[in-house]
Amino acid sequence: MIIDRHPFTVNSHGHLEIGGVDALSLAHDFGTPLYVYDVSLIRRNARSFVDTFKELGVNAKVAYASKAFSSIAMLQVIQQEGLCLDVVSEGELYTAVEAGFPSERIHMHGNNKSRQELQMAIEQNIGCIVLDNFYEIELLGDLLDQQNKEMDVLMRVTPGVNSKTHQYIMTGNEDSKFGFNLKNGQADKAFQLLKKYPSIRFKGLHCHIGSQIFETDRFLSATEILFAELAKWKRNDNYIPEVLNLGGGFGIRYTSEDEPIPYEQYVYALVEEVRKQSEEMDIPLPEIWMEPGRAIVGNTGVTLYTIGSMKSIPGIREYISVDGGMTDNLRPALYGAKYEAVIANKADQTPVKEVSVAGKCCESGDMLIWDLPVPEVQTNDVLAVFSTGAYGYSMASHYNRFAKPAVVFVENKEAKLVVKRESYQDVVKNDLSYL
Ligand SMILES: Cc1ncc(COP(=O)(O)O)c(C=O)c1O
Ligand SMILES: N[C@@H](CCCC[NH3+])C(=O)O
Repeated sequence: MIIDRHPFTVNSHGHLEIGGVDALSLAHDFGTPLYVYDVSLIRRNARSFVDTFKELGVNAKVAYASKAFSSIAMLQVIQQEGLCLDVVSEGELYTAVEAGFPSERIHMHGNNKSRQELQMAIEQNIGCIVLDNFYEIELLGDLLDQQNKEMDVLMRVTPGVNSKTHQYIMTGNEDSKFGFNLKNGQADKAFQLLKKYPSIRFKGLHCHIGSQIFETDRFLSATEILFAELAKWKRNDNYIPEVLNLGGGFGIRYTSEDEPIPYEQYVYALVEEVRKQSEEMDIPLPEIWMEPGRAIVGNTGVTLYTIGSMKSIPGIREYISVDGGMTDNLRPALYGAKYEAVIANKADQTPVKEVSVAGKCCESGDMLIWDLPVPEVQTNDVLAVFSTGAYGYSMASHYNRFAKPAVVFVENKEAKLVVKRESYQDVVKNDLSYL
């Protein structure tokens, strides 16, 4: 059964339960489409990283990559769990500030940080900026010098490692818009340039090889490549890194095709490799940082939709249409991403046929799921799509002037609205009359 592959249960009414709350009552009380998160699972995922580092006695920081899902409530949970936070824009930093997230635990990314973004990071006294390109080194150096301030930074590098994932979410390959290239000497040039800016405290290297990755081997190759560069800087300049940030990218299960490994295994493997490399280089073990996004929230979220029209093309396929689509989950249209779902009010019933789930946008490519096994299905049934917690709400759009759905957190059998459903007034609120 599909449900057995996802961390949710079925109650005595045959309804899907999320965190102990009936999905039908959630759909009824809050409307659909609706993003629902089981907060206990978010906490469990976060702890599996943090506790493993503790168990190994390693000095570490786990930063939640807030691009996966950022909202005030979400960041409050992350803060409660003691994680750090990765932001990539002024908007994500603003959300963190509004959530009261401790600024020293915030790290800023981005491949084109503006003067304004860097200035905001300085004003907020965030913990670290991850520099991505030469333009930023000069911009940050000048801003800090003007204000007589200092900042901890990491240098993001691309190690030239192709991760086994969709081309659009590979980031460690040589032909990448992110970071300083290691192979062609750019990273070394950046290292030399950083010496000119005493206000920039260069703490170490950062590398993120991509997203939705299931093996540890590419992470280990990337680590080895980073250490080769660090060994050169030690030999030539006696540079000793204090921090090594190995990014995020740990894969989750969307469908039966995905075989995720326990998050602990990434931590064990990477700590062992960093230990080995540090010993070979004869330096103290640097602090190890990680940045999981999807691994923290992906499998904790479910999207509930109401089924509307249905269309059968005999001998070809049966379509069911839902009240959302690519506006609340862009991933199928953008990456051909696959999902699994159940009919929430028939979650105990055996599938008898396959249907394809269409969104309601004016695009033939707005298909959420192809060939989903379902029991007999009717208009007004509620469809629950699993593993929509990461990059769903955060990539939602107003295409076709759809209002963004609400977000509900469920914990201890209680449901709480944490992001309001947008109204159509919200959709037009920045439009100005031309008359
Ligand atoms: C720099 C950086 N860190 C962390 C992440 C989080 O990735 P994921 O959600 O796959 O863990 C990303 C996104 O791929 C990223 O670009
Ligand atoms: N948005 C992507 C991941 C991007 C990761 C950030 N660099 C996804 O849904 O899989």
